[in-house]
Amino acid sequence: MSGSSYDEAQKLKKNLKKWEADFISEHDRKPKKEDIDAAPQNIQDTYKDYNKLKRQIQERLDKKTSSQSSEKDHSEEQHDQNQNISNHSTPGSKEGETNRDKSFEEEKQINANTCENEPDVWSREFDKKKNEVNKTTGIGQTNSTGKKSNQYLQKLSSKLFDGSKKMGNARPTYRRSEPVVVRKELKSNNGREKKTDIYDHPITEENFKIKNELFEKAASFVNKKQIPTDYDSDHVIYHDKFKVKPKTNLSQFSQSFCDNDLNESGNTGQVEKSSNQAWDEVDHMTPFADESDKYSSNDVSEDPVFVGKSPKKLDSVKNFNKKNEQSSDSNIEHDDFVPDHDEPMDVDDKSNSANVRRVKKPVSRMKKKSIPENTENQEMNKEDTMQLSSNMFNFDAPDDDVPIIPKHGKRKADDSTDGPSKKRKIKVVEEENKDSVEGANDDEKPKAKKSYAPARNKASSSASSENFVRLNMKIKTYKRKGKKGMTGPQMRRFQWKQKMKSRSKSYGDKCFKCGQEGHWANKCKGQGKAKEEIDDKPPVLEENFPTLKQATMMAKGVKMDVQENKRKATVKKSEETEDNQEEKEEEDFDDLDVEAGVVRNTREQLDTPPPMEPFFTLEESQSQDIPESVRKGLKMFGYERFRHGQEKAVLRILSGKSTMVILSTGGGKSLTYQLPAVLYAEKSTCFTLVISPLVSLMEDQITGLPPGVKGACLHTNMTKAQRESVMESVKEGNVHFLLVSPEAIAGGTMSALTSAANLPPISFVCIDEAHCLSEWSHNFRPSYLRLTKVLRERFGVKCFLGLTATATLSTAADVAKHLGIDDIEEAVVRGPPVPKNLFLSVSRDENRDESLIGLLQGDRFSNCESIILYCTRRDTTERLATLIRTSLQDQKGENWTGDRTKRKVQICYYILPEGRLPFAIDKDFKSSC
Ligand SMILES: Nc1ncnc2c1ncn2[C@@H]1O[C@H](COP(=O)(O)OP(=O)(O)OP(=O)(O)O)[C@@H](O)[C@H]1O
Repeated sequence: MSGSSYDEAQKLKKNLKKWEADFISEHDRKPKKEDIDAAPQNIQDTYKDYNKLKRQIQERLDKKTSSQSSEKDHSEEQHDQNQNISNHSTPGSKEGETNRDKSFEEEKQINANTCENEPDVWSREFDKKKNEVNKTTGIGQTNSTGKKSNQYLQKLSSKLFDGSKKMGNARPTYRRSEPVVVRKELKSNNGREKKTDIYDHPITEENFKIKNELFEKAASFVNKKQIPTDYDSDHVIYHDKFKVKPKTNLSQFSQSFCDNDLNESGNTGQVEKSSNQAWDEVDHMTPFADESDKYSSNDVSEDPVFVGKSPKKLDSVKNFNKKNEQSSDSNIEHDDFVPDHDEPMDVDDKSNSANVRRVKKPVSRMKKKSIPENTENQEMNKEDTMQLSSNMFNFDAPDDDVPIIPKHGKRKADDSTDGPSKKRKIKVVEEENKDSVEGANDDEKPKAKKSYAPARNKASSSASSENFVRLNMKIKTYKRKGKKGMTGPQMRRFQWKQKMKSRSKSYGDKCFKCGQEGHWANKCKGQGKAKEEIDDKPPVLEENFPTLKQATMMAKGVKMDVQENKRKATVKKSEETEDNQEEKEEEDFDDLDVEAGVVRNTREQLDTPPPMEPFFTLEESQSQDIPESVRKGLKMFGYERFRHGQEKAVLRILSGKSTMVILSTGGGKSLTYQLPAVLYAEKSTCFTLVISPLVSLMEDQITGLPPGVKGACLHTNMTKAQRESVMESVKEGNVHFLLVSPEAIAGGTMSALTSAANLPPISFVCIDEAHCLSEWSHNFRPSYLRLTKVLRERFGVKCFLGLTATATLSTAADVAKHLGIDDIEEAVVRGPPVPKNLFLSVSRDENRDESLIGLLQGDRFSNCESIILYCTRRDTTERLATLIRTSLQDQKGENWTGDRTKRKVQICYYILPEGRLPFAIDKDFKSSC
């Protein structure tokens, strides 16, 4: 056929199909010819065009068929048949469909002849009902050999049809002559054993050949699950007509088409499918569509053989699915359901057929109920049947209550495996139905029983599913402990007595110290057996206590025999001399460290830099008056000569000797570290580290430095960038001395200078306010305790300079020990205790307040611009301030001491240690003096 005509026809068909679908969705029925006439003009034109194209295609096919026909006298009949077939075929029918068996055509025409005339959406050319099917010769004419079977089937069909007419639901009669023939031949072709001899009618060789080819082609379609281009729908139709069922899918398709065929006949009524479905099934040849239940339902509902089954066969309705499936497996369908027409048909075909057909679709879509076997009541009346059907397909009932009907020809395995369970479910349904039938007159009771009884049974069963959860609805009750009527305090007291009673049983009423009765341990006088035992114990000697080192090791988890160690220590003590004892203890301590796994940081392990070489030796400094370099340095600071103690201190530091300088405030202590720092830095790349306790003191040391002296400080008040800038300057050797706090050195991991790595060598370390090393630091600056140790071990410093203004001899000795000064007499530089510009006097006046006012108004202090009064107590300071403010007012009435701009008198208190002079005063006031 022409590809363009075919494509055009397909295109028009799609449009019409769409319109029909819309029509059905809108009117809930299939469009009729009147609807088409009332349709829009474009739809009518489309129908006309499509019919025209279809006619053209069919004419071409007919011509080709006529030319290929060998028998001339048979060509006319064949033409009519082909035309009839084309009316049933889809718009997509293809070439080659004319080569079909004559008997197939006859069978199709017979089926078509049974359909009532009904106006359809198609034209008369495509309406098979308008064809002259009566021209066909019938089954007996086409095949004389199958006459016997044809007669039987005709009789069967007429009988069934009559039964349907009695019910007012006449259906087309099916003929079953040719399927027998084909089935027989297929059996022979497959080499299977014949089961029945009833339909054993030979066919012609030509028919067999054609049919066999058709079957193989259809089977190949099933396997490929796709529609070949040369697929012949009519051939498949004939397969279905003859119940040649090559596996389920093909049968499924065939049955679907059969339904469509029936729809067009208009006799099926209740099971009419929409034309849209017909399009899908016919045009697209969808034998593989997922409508497995469709076939099964059709088998049950539409098969007139099933509907008109005899009671004998109805007894085996419960096995219908299984049998039907068996027939499917053997490629032969309905072997077991071919009725024995000799048996009486006692079952009310009308009711049975009507009910079964009515529920066809719901059964296929929902969980199906099995058909109850009511063998005892074979002659059930119509009402019972209706009641049975309503119970079977009561879709309002819970799903759990609905037994599942096995699918026909699809679930053989499931049926076989679930046979017992299905039987059980069927039995339940039978009971349900029985109840329903018995209580048919009761409208409410059967329904309630049917709806909830299975759920209750399931919930109460031990094998209930997870949908049923048993709730523990027991009511909790609380019972008070103790005796009845006992209150809470009484209960607690009772419990306490019980507890003490149990204790007394374990300890008894005896003193746990002496073991005697009559008293407790707190009143035990120690007289008794237990006391004697205690006294007999060896006293704890002091030697039994571990030493501090041993306690340290024991705290670290090192097991030690204290007695043994003590004995060894005693032996060593007696044997070794006093000079060697300290060295030995250190060795023992080292041994303990090794034993305890303590790794001490040694200088080598910390990569400590080597100590700085001295600027010159002490002998060289002492050989001459003042070294020229020192003299030049002094001049750089703007001084012509040293003050007292400055020279000695500077020369010792330049010689690498640790020194302690004790000079009064303003005595010139700063020069003693600044000058050596500059000289060291000029000689080699190094810097001097200055430890200062206060930030204000640091900044005071930095400000006012002479040109050429590079000093920097590093403290927490600086920003990170500033600190990094200072450290960078130190690393580059641009700083002669660096002032830091003691925490910056010995503050742990957070210290600014954790190591000397990447830093130039440290020439020496100056510790300002060095007395803090001895007495003050113990209270408020713990970092001073380990300052010199860290400097020695981490920075390799050997030369220290201690500066202080107040230090007694004992303090100086203690500080000198920290600094590693051995020769205190030489290393400690002392200046005059009182500066030359200070005058000390003592007043012994009884009225000290009056003497003070007189002294301030006297000639000695009248010329002083500023006066500082030191007091030892705060209340004394406040009292004196009030006294002076009221007593020393000027003539103008102004508060003499209240005017801070004049700063005549500043009263402050300073709590001094006993017998000591203050070493610091208010900086602001001092600067204003
Ligand atoms: N050799 C010197 N010749 C002249 N003046 C000096 C000399 N040494 C220091 N001075 C001056 O003495 C004053 C005090 O000096 P410096 O500040 O060093 O004393 P100080 O002992 O450090 O005081 P403080 O204990 O308050 O720190 C400074 O103004 C300084 O210029």
